[in-house]
Amino acid sequence: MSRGRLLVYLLRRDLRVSDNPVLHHLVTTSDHGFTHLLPVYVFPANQVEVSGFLKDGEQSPYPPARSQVGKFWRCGPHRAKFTAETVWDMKKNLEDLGSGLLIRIGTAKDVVNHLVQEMKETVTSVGGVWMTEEPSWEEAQEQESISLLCSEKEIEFKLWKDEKYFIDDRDNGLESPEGLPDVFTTYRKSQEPLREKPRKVLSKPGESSLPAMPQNGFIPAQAHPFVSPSSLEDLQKRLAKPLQNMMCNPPHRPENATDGHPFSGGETSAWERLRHSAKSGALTSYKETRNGLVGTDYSTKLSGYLALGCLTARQIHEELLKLEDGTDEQYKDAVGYGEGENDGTKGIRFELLWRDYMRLCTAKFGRKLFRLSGFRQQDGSYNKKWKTATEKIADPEQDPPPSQISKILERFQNGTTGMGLVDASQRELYHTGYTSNRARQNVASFLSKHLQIDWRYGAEWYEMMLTDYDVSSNWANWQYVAGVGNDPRGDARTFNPIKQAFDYDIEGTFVRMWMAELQGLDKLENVFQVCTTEAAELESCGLSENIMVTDPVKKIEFYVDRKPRATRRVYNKRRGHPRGGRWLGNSKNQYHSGSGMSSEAAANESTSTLGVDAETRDRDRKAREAQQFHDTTWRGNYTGGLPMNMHVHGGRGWQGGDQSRGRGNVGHFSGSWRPHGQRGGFRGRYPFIPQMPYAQFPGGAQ
Ligand SMILES: Cc1cc2nc3c(=O)[nH]c(=O)nc-3n(C[C@H](O)[C@H](O)[C@H](O)COP(=O)(O)OP(=O)(O)OC[C@H]3O[C@@H](n4cnc5c(N)ncnc54)[C@H](O)[C@@H]3O)c2cc1C
Repeated sequence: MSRGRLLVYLLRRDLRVSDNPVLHHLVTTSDHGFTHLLPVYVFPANQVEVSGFLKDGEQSPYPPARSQVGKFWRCGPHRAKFTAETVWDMKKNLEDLGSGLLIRIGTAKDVVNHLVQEMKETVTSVGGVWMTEEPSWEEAQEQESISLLCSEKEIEFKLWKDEKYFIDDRDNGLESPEGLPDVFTTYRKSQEPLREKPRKVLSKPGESSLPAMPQNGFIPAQAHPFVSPSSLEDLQKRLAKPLQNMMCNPPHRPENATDGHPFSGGETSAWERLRHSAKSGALTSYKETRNGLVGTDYSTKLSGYLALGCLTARQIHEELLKLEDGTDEQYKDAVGYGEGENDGTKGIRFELLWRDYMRLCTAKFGRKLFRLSGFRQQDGSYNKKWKTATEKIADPEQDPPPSQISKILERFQNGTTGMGLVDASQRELYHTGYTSNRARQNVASFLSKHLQIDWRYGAEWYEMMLTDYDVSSNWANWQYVAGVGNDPRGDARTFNPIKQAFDYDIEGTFVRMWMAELQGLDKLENVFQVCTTEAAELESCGLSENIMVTDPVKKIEFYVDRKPRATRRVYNKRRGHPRGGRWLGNSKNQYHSGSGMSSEAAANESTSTLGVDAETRDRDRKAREAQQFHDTTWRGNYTGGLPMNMHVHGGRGWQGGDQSRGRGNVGHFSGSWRPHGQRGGFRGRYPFIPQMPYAQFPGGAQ
């Protein structure tokens, strides 16, 4: 009997059968030289805790999969479940094509080594290993180790470009990652028009078109001391086992709290989600809704699928084209069908480019992605003192000391800091594995800028908790918000979480939904910062002894002003209101107004394109702020028709002066508040989130 030549395809973040360059190559090329194909997925022991797969009484040969700074589990329960679903869906999809998927536990290198050894004497020995490239440090190390192993064993190794990004590396004009501009806007402009750039997707392999799987009897069993999962339920149970009791005081889940990300993992669900978003009109209204906090449809919720490669950015682009060009009947009832590119679809392309950009940053900066000093200060002059919970690296003068920071971090995680928007987001994250982009920005800013705590605790916390964790998007966004990454304003941009709550949680629905204990509070300012509540109300709501009241982690003073209309108009301009102002009067820049971190950055950067120099901008800003601070201020209730203003003071002793004073955190909104005693009061036109259609969100704020 002639011997077969087996190709091992190691899957990592390319868990899809369509638009897959490796599978596509195998079915469209006849001279690849392999008689058999064995697709393999390895749950990597350094990133996912695998002790749940140990045989009874056995010890794991691998150290626990804990993070470096905070020692958290690297993959928490939500992503573990989502990944299990994704892998199982991939297995089924491959089986439907007449192939299959081998699921293994360990490291990719150990698994390949074991396969090569055990199959050496069989009729199908391993002749090659293929995998797709990832730019991040650990993944690149893994690639390197497999490549070396293959060369030792004298078998073929091939690293494929995974074509899952929006603009293919072959088309972005960069000769090497080093050529990537350090400002996103510069990169974006070099790639426009974005609609023209993505390549066509690759077709899905037909049934029985892939090289055959080796017969079952020839595939070696899972190596000792682990067992391989027998079903999806078994897989989920084993992944979840070590993650029990991961937090000492987990937040309680309120009965009425809805899940903004109730989706299962896998390519099949990814397509259901994408098609639903196109049919429901959510892609067309994306620009207006993307800063939402409650519901499933304010943003695409495709990030988890993109992170595991269940879907490619160019597949999303292709569905956008069908919607815009009116070429797919299934979308014929959707708003915007056949009407060309609109603000929503344009906005999605813009965000997909941000995702590409962060991946390119990873390729450019390598391990600096995980460094406290970030991408900045490459000359080694970085000397900012971050607060840490680790005694041996803390500055002897650190105030508060590491033991206190440890307690603050615990409260940051379980959502009891007393800062409503931040706490609600953390509780949502804990219970659902998702929180919106707007909330993420505030959480990251609060930890890194207001508390000045080592931002990597936050990035690692997100790595554990997020379903959609993606190494580049997570760490580069944390760097950006912490002021050590590619935000041109660096340390100068600080989010005021109370103003942000007033801006984006207009009726307090989000915070009240996740913070059950605050549901009885009348005024929004108290919901957003409970320690500001009057003693009698605290007493009646049973909150007098609550730690968020007795010992808030941070106190931000908050004022309400009477404002003349003129000031409000100036503020509209400052935020890039589409109708006006020289700051963003250019229609090309209108998408950027007030939407998300990435867009905010663009809004800032775009000012320079309109010829407003830094000095003029600074003078304008100071003038606006001076006027605002001279107006009558008072703290307390909103009593009808009041534009609002606020500023920030250094709170408790140790925080000292707050960086956010006068840094773009002042603002106004117009409208009328319901009389006292009626909750949730803002009604009326809101200047920079035009007609946010909460009512449209299924499961959204009522
Ligand atoms: C501190 C922080 C940590 C983050 N961590 C992650 C992470 O681990 N994984 C992740 O995918 N995103 C991360 N983001 C970016 C962003 O918050 C999420 O991509 C987005 O909230 C996912 O929801 P969505 O799919 O509905 O996004 P949509 O608003 O529908 O956007 C469409 C897609 O564009 C991409 N995108 C949108 N915003 C960004 C952005 N700011 N940066 C990069 N890509 C973006 C995502 O792939 C997203 O799926 C982080 C942002 C911050 C501020």
